[in-house]
Amino acid sequence: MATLKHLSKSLKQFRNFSSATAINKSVIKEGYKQQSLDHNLQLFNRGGDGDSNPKDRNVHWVFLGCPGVGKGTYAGRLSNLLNVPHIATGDLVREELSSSGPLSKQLSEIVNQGKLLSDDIIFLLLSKRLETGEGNGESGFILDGFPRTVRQAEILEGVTDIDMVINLKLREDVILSKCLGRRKCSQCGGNYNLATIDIKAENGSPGMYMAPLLPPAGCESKLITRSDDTEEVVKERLRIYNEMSQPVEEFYRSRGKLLEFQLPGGILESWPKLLHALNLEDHDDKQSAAA
Ligand SMILES: Nc1ncnc2c1ncn2[C@@H]1O[C@H](COP(=O)(O)OP(=O)(O)O)[C@@H](O)[C@H]1O
Repeated sequence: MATLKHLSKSLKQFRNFSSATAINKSVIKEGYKQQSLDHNLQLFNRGGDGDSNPKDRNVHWVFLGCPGVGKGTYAGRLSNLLNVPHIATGDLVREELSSSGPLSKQLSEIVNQGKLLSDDIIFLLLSKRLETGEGNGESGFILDGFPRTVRQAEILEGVTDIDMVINLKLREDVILSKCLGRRKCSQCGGNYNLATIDIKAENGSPGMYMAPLLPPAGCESKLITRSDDTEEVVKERLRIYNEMSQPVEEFYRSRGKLLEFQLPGGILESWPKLLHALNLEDHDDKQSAAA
């Protein structure tokens, strides 16, 4: 079977590259359930409903884009619309950090410097998430924050068929303000953004307006800022994105899977245009009518 062939090939690649990092050793030492990589990666296949024909199964989509571009917002909305899980590795990492489990101290040092975690850790967190989802009968996925390096993309490509990769783009001068404006309600988990972007059209370049996404009154006093959303760390994450993640765009572009989407403004303006680009307008109408 093609899938198994791909799986074993990717395992070989992964093992050749993989080294027993200090973190990996500590994971094992602390008694984390160390899954075999075969098992971890097979979970991706099962996310495909056991059928590799995209027409007969739920979507296998990936969101790419700089930190703060809005991957989580749009991936979350599409996940509700299409009824497939939105799996964000950044959220998995933050859950691990807040669990104060054995990994959290080492992970927080790396995350708070804006650096990437090792593939071993990311695969471990992903496999736990996929396993829970499998138990809940989930199928398909919209990935956000993964893959983030060409190597992660190669491994993913080896184990499952990705149908489409949506590359969200936003003017660079807006990205930093948006990252610094991000807030989360510590109680309900809602994501908000306090930044107002209002750029006037100038010298032929269009203006841009993005309204803040303000929290409801009940959440106002409970807002928290991600510890890695400081100006210094955001700049480092952007640098790492350009170095490590931008080549992932080319990886998918060369395979004809990349859909570039330039965000024209805030959610109200961008969402219908994104649905149009994805050919999903009817889907949204039906969903609204049914609501
Ligand atoms: N696929 C991944 N590979 C390595 N590290 C990751 C990955 N996904 C998330 N992380 C870690 O979690 C942090 C937060 O991720 P995320 O919320 O996706 O950030 P961003 O807002 O920069 O897109 C990253 O800076 C990195 O340390």
